[in-house]
Amino acid sequence: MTEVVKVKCLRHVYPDKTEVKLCGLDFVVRAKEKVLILGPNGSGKTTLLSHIIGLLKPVEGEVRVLGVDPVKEFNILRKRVGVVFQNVDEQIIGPTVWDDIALAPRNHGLNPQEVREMVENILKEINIWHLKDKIPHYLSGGEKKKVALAGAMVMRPELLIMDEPFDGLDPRSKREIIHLLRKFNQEFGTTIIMANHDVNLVPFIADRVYVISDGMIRLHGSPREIFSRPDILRQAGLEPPLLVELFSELAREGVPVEIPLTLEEARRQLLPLLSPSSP
Ligand SMILES: Nc1ncnc2c1ncn2[C@@H]1O[C@H](COP(=O)(O)OP(=O)(O)OP(=O)(O)O)[C@@H](O)[C@H]1O
Repeated sequence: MTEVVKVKCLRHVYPDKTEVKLCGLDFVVRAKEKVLILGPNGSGKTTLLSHIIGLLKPVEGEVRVLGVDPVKEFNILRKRVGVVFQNVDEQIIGPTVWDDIALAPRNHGLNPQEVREMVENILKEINIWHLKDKIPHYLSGGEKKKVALAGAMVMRPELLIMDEPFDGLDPRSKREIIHLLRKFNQEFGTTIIMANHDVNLVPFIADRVYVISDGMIRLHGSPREIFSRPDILRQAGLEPPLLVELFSELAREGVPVEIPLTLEEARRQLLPLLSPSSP
C-alpha cells in the first residue's frame, strides 16, 4: 500500500534548546490506515505531528508526507492534510461556526456556491447543523472538537492529523468522535494519524499503534500485538488496560487465555472456564 507518511530518526531543537529526538523504528503510515501514536506526556507526540504537518523543520532526520517534504511543500499539503490541534480554542477563529468552517474553502479560492455546499455537507455529516450560527467561544468542549473536526475535514483531505482528539471529552463525546473518524476512514478512505495517551481507546480507534518514549519509537503493531507487550508499555510509562493486566497475569499462571481487546472477548474466554462443568 502507498506510504502516506514516513519519518526517519527525527531530531528537533526548540529555540530554548530543548531537544526532542525520535529514533529507533521508522514511523510509517500507509494509505487508509488509522494510526495511533501512544506515549506519555512530553514524549514528543505533538513534536512529531508538527513535523508531519510541516510546522517544524527537523535538525536531523527525514520527513516525507504524500511523497514530498512538508516544510518545502507546505502550501500544496495544506489542501490535502486536515489538522485538529490539541487546543482547539486556538484553531477555531471564525466569528460563527459557519464562518469558521468556511475559512479553508474560501482561502482556497472556491466560489461562494461551492463554499456553501461544502460547509453544508460537512455540518450534516458531523451532525452539527444546529450549531452553525453559534459563536464558537460559547460551545462546549465536545462541540468545539466537532467544529474543529468539521474545519479540518471540509476540504475532504486525504490525511487527517489529530492531536489528543479525546482529551477532556466525556464517554459519550468520545464515542461520537470515534464514530465520525471511523466513518471518514471507511467512506472517504481518509488516512488518520492521532496522538493519544489513553491506552483504553486503542482497540476502538487504531489499526496500528506506535509506542514512543524517552526519545525512541519503541514498538509498533496492531492493538493486539501492542497489548501482548505490557512490559514495553509499562517501560514507556503507560499503564496497560486492566483487562490486559488481568489476562497476562492469568496466562502467566497457566490459564489458557489470550489477551482480549474488548470486554466481549474477555467474557467469551472466561465463561467456559467459569462454568461448573469446566475441568
Ligand atoms: N515550543 C517549545 N519550546 C520548547 N520546548 C518545547 C516546545 N514544545 C514542546 N517542547 C518540549 O518538547 C518535549 C516534547 O513535547 P511534546 O509537546 O511534543 O510532547 P507530547 O508527547 O505531545 O506531550 P503531551 O502528551 O503532554 O501533549 C517536552 O519536553 C516539551 O517541554
